[in-house]
Amino acid sequence: MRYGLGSEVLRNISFELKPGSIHFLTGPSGAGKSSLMRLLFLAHRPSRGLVTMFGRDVVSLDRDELPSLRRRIGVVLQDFRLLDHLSAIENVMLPLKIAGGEDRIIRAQAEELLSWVGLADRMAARPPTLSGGEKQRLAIARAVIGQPDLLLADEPTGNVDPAMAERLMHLFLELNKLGTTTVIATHDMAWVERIGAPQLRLDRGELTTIAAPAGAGTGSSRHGA
Ligand SMILES: Nc1ncnc2c1ncn2[C@@H]1O[C@H](COP(=O)(O)OP(=O)(O)OP(=O)(O)O)[C@@H](O)[C@H]1O
Repeated sequence: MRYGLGSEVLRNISFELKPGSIHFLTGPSGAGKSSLMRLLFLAHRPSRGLVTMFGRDVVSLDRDELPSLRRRIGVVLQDFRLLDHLSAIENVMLPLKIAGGEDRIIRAQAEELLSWVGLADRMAARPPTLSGGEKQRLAIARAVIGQPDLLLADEPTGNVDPAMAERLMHLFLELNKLGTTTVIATHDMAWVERIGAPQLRLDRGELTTIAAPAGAGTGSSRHGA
């Protein structure tokens, strides 16, 4: 992958995310973690090589096929991608509204999630009035509400205190147990060691896979990712 005519920021990479697996994406600043996340979210196409998502070659996808694939992906990227003209709760409800859920049920689910991430008193606020940490927690609630097939979280605990980081990590692990294939980019090696999931380790655009320590439990399998 390259940006425009720049040099390649990811190269010689080959890996597979098994359905229901959980991986940490690690590596020094500038190694290419966010770029790999953008590739997996189908926000960028590979400049060469092959990326297959849910069994589809992403390079051959038509533009109008992207939304239905993206709906299977919950994403917490560093730019949050929140809709500023909607309230916090409307942002969280949106993925399920698009999927055709009943308003009353979706609202109750969104309220429960927003309370879990500590935003019970900010449900009516619009994103521009939220702090960085609040926006991040809002993006997390929106990413997980639909129990996506794939969850991509880029530094999801970067702007929160240790108690909230604990809560958020618990949320991700619970979702993974329900079958969501999970990739969490982090600089926080304490989490990587504690959870004991395998690592996709990037260094200057090249990737090494580091297996989970023996005996470490990872998620269950649900559907093809
Ligand atoms: N939009 C962009 N246009 C051009 N180059 C970019 C762009 N975004 C990232 N890069 C470059 O791609 C390389 C990888 O950056 P990336 O943001 O993916 O790294 P990272 O591992 O996520 O870093 P960090 O941990 O600091 O967030 C860097 O050399 C960066 O300068």
